[in-house]
Amino acid sequence: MDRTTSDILWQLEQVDFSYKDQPVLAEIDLTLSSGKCYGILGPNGSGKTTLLDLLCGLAAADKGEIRYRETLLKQWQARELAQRIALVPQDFQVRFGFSVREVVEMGRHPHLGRFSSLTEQGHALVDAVMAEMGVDGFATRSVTRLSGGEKQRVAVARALVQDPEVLLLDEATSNLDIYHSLSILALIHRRVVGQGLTVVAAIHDLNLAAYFCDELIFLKNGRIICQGPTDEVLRPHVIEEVYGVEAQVREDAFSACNQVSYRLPAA
Ligand SMILES: Nc1ncnc2c1ncn2[C@@H]1O[C@H](COP(=O)(O)OP(=O)(O)OP(=O)(O)O)[C@@H](O)[C@H]1O
Repeated sequence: MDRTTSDILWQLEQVDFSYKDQPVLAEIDLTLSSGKCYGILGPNGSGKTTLLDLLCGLAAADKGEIRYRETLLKQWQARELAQRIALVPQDFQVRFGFSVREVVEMGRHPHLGRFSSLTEQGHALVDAVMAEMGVDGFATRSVTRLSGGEKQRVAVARALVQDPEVLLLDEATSNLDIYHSLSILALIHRRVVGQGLTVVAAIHDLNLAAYFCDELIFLKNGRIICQGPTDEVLRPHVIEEVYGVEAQVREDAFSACNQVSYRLPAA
């Protein structure tokens, strides 16, 4: 189906990015549409986090253009972007001993005036999201005293409370047990289908990506190797090229999606 212009959120054209003199991303051409879940995959250091940083304006391209809703990203006000785009970072750190509830409430900041506090509606949203994420049971605990997985659930809750049109997830389920990974991804996916949320998720687990993502973008050494609908691009030869492992992809009736198995190539 042809996408209308209004469905398109990001357009990246020939984007390059370097840290000082170290090139990290090169010649990135990408169009991302609303109401879909995209997975960004690739080996360690291939540029996934950097690409997410570029999408939300935390980093600026050295070359090329990034447009969000047809306007150059650099022309957007930071606050306007924060009202639309929420990032769950790979390494969620809160320096001070804020309580879990206080941290989740921070997600409302982009929507509040300078000296205004949370409305009744805002409090209700915080309550609902904390219950959905299963973090309501430790609302008054300091975030510094949570396990890695509990902290990740708080980070996702804070992002959802932001009520964004886009959720950027940077390995946001890497510390979660299987039940919490699947249930949180399913909950997010319901928002993609039901409310038109757009998700861009850097993800290492190919099977979770197969389960969760409509489209995949494979990066290697800062370049896009392959992109397209998950069922079309999650193929053994792509996995072998990107990761250097041998792979098999098969339909799995039990999980109702494709599943990947892999092994090191014979020596
Ligand atoms: N702040 C920084 N300063 C300098 N180099 C950086 C910085 N952050 C990342 N890099 C380098 O940029 C490259 C891409 O890093 P990035 O974090 O985007 O990769 P990634 O694909 O997300 O990796 P991983 O799967 O390990 O999380 C790496 O070589 C990394 O060492």
